[in-house]
Amino acid sequence: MGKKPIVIGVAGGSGSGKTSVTKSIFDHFTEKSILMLEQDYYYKDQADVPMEKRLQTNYDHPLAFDNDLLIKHIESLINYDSVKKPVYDYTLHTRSSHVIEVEPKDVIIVEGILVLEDERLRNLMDIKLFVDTDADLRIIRRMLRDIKERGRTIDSVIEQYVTVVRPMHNQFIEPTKRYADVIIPEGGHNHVAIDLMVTKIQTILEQKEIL
Ligand SMILES: Nc1ncnc2c1ncn2[C@@H]1O[C@H](COP(=O)(O)OP(=O)(O)O)[C@@H](O)[C@H]1O
Ligand SMILES: O=c1ccn([C@@H]2O[C@H](COP(=O)(O)O)[C@@H](O)[C@H]2O)c(=O)[nH]1
Repeated sequence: MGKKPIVIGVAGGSGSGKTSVTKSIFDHFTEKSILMLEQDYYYKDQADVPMEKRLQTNYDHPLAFDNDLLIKHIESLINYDSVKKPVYDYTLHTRSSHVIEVEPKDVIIVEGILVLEDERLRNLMDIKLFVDTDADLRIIRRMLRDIKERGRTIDSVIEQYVTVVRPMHNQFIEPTKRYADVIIPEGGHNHVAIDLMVTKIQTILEQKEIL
């Protein structure tokens, strides 16, 4: 392995297509060379918080995340040390009892709504991406996904979107676009942007082999 892994941040609003972009990039490489850290897995542990309170937590505010742990894990992986990544349960709104042992790799992708908001995280990144998708598409995608995969109802998705997700997006997420090196419109199916990123990463990996 080369001297230091490359760290790529992928930010953008909820439902913008961050996870889809990241997975599409990921699928072009073998598991030997690339790993993914989801900021969502680093929501603060709420095991001791009663369920009624968990339902009231603002999951779109920077303070909802345990960025200290995320930063510690990125720093360990940069030093080629393995980490125990937490696993998040969206239905229970807290960490599950499982952890995933993550081995260090040459490419680290850090993905999440607010990964460009924390200056300490930005300083660890070599490439910063922002997935930029219109709000109407984001809410439609989120509605379908949250009902299918995260145990939500139409009413709960709309209520959370109007009261929390939308205002927090405008206050905290959208302004981080200014820190991006590359802005990817539409997300998941933007093959041109995904191919450009894949080529860039391949070049970096090839250079590492030579060095
Ligand atoms: N370009 C796209 N067109 C249509 N649906 C998409 C597109 N990109 C993502 N999706 C879908 O929208 C939902 C949210 O995408 P996801 O990648 O999970 O977004 P994020 O991680 O930003 O919240 C998923 O169900 C995904 O399959
Ligand atoms: O317990 C939780 C944790 C998070 N959320 C919502 O998830 C999104 C972030 O995930 P994306 O995959 O980027 O959509 C965030 O907007 C939170 O509102 C939640 O509802 N409950």
